Amino acid sequence: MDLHLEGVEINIGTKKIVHGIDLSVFQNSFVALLGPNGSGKSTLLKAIYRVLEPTRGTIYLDDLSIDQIPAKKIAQNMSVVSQFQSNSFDMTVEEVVMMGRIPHKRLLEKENQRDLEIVEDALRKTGLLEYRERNILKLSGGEKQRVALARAIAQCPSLMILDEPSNHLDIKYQLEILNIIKSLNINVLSALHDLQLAAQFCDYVYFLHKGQIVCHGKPEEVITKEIIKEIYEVDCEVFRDPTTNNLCISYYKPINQVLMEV
Ligand SMILES: Nc1ncnc2c1ncn2[C@@H]1O[C@H](COP(=O)(O)OP(=O)(O)OP(=O)(O)O)[C@@H](O)[C@H]1O
Repeated sequence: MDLHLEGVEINIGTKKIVHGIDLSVFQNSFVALLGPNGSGKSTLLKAIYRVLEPTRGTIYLDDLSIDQIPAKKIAQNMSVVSQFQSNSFDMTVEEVVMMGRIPHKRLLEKENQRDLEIVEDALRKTGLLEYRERNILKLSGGEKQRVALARAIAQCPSLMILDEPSNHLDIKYQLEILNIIKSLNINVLSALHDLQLAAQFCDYVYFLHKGQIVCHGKPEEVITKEIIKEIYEVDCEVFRDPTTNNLCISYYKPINQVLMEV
């Protein structure tokens, strides 16, 4: 399922949070939404997963405006990993991941062999097989994050929306999770903070600043020292690591910190 946003504006109260957003995710690409704290990333994602309603503009899933599509059909195609998962149920990991199958079931229909296999596969992909009987309430933040991703994978979506999927994870799991997301080979839109990881895993990136898209393109085209300086007000060098060939960012100390030390 492709995602297209045309002229999306979102006001909260009288405050304009995002405006004039045109954005597309198609051809099974992994697209990053980048930008500083408070730039509007979560707000925009919330409109896509229908927690907020845009004040203006249209969100299309394939060729249909999202408000013309039944909720169940959206849930069969789009899964969401939001920043603050409300995994506060007294359930096992496996039960939570099985919830990802609900959109594909009729009311009160029991899980079948295929559901069990899909859940097993999602648990395996996220390194959670050993956790399947564990109570969700007793997991660490990073483990809960992986459960949320496993549930989203079990939903078998063709479009995944993620808000900082790796923010609680150590570097090994950050790399693994981003690798898993990429290998799903579906359309993905993810808010990310780590520019280097975005460059490493994403096909395309959008930079959001003060509620507007200021530039977009392939990571190597737009993750530049000039753009980082303009958007984040931080000096850095951007270069290719000769061994890994990854785009790397080396940040200078903030100017005020240097002054404090003088
Ligand atoms: N319910 C709300 N009421 C008022 N202001 C809000 C509300 N939700 C978000 N905002 C404001 O909208 C702006 C964008 O917030 P948002 O959470 O979308 O940013 P973000 O880019 O996701 O930030 P972060 O990287 O810190 O998660 C912020 O200034 C925030 O304070």
